[in-house]
Amino acid sequence: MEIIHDVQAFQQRMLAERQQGKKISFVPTMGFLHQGHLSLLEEGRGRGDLLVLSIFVNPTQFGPNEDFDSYPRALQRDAELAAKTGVDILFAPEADAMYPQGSATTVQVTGLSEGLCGASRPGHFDGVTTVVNKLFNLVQPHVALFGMKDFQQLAVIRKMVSDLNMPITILGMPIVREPDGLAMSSRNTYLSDDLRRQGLSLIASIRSVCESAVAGQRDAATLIAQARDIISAQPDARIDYIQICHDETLQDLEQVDEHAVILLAVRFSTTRLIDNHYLLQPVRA
Ligand SMILES: Nc1ncnc2c1ncn2[C@@H]1O[C@H](COP(=O)(O)OP(=O)(O)OP(=O)(O)O)[C@@H](O)[C@H]1O
Ligand SMILES: CC(C)(CO)[C@@H](O)C(=O)[O-]
Ligand code: BAL
Repeated sequence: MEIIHDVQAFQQRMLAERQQGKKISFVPTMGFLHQGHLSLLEEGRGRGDLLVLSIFVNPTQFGPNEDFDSYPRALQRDAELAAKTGVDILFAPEADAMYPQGSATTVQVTGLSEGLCGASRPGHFDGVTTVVNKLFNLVQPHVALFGMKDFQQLAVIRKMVSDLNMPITILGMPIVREPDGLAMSSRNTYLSDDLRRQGLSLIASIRSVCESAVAGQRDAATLIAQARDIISAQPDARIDYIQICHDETLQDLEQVDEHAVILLAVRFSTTRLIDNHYLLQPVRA
């Protein structure tokens, strides 16, 4: 596996690979790799001839009071895991090379990026779509893989790709969970044992509302109240949002149907966890 830090060198290398007719799979991440990331890489490996991973903690998607400085970073360990998983090229640029002085262009997906996490993290998705657009231009992948854990991010990226006629197939991959059901996330490392236990209320509430929905309760407000009760019982939980939305439009639904997804964001002390699930699909965790 080759590690490239320099933006221009990386772009030249990717152009050369494409000219050789390689089919390119791309997985963008912020690093501190876990099995969720590796599942994207494993799928990507089978989808192309060249597997490219980016690790870049993108400053423009963090708010001024968010965790950019403390975000976990472990490039050496990540590189070892990536190499074992079959990554061909790891791109790990510096922030000032990605955003040289004078950078003035952003990409914004209106509508879809405004509710849910967009409402509690103003500007977050503009940072995501801008950096993903830049990465897509550098890599020019055939296929790019994203996790469904970041459900709104996936919807926003699909919309950007469609609206801007990008010739890229976007694959959304299932959420990988710890054995006890907690969705894997780099930010889980912030949690004390006690907060981690409290964090399990996300999957507990998902299980409970999915059971009710499958048993016939289709009223979204009732199901949201049920989830809220389970999570609010945790002493350190501060609910950011619990919503039941249509999977493509992300509009709130009043009645549950096969498009209905429950989306949750909850702070446990300073750590913000997100999770989601299709209400009428079985919970495997
Ligand atoms: N548990 C998971 N299962 C499947 N995909 C995941 C999981 N966690 C993250 N991903 C995906 O990996 C990609 C990179 O995500 P990122 O590097 O932000 O990791 P993360 O663990 O989600 O970190 P964070 O704690 O910042 O949310 C995204 O497409 C994200 O959806
Ligand atoms: C897509 C992404 C790599 C853009 O920085 C990030 O938002 C992430 O890791 O999900
Ligand atoms: N996984 C999404 C990146 C973020 O929370 O900033």
